[in-house]
Amino acid sequence: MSGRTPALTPPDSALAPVRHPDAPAPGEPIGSHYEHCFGCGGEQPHGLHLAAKAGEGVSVTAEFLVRPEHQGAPGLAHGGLLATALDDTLGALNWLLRVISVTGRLETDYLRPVPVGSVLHLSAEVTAVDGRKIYATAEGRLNAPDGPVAVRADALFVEVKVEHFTENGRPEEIRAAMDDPDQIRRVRAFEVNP
Ligand SMILES: CCCCCCCCCC(=O)SCCNC(=O)CCNC(=O)[C@H](O)C(C)(C)COP(=O)(O)OP(=O)(O)OC[C@H]1O[C@@H](n2cnc3c(N)ncnc32)[C@H](O)[C@@H]1OP(=O)(O)O
Repeated sequence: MSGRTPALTPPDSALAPVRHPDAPAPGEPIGSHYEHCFGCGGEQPHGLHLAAKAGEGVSVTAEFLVRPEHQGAPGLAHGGLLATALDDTLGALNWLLRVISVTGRLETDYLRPVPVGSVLHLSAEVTAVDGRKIYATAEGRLNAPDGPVAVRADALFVEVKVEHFTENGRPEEIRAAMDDPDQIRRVRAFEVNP
């Protein structure tokens, strides 16, 4: 059901995505872009702590252990958090293309409830690129890479310049990230240039 709305359907002029020659190798961890990111940061105690790995082509995988703090209904994952898990996995595709892009549109399907204690096996891939527009899909399977699909998404990411973050973020966090003595962490907070 990919590309069901016009905005998520690549135009005929769209190109196949190209894996950047310096992209992480298949199986290599991508690592968090920012330690305070709710999706993948290690410094967010209630965050999702997603750990993405590069896949083949322009694809990634990630795992999300659903913990009690992620509940919506009793014993079940909150749908908004599941959208976050899909969104953050899709965001990791930036490292395969080596561009900076942000979510413009994210359309989710919830196919099965996701109980607390489940491990959601996420995967995402870029399907097409049209100028600054990056078309991608993602899915999350229950408890195994070939488990039943519980959630899926179609997305449009839009390439931006680093100023998107430096000019729009709250000054306290921008300053703290820029002053981080760890140079790799400092650069990854704003750019896909690890
Ligand atoms: C260092 C790496 C960090 C990685 C972080 C990953 C974290 C996970 C991903 C996220 O959650 S990012 C956070 C959530 N997203 C945002 O906060 C984005 C907020 N929105 C914006 O900043 C702007 O609306 C946006 C940059 C998306 C677009 O504004 P622009 O002024 O740069 O572009 P423009 O509006 O001209 O749109 C460019 C093209 O995209 C299309 N487009 C933009 N937004 C769209 C939309 N929502 N739906 C459909 N199409 C859209 C637009 O129609 C146009 O198509 P055409 O080129 O064909 O004319």
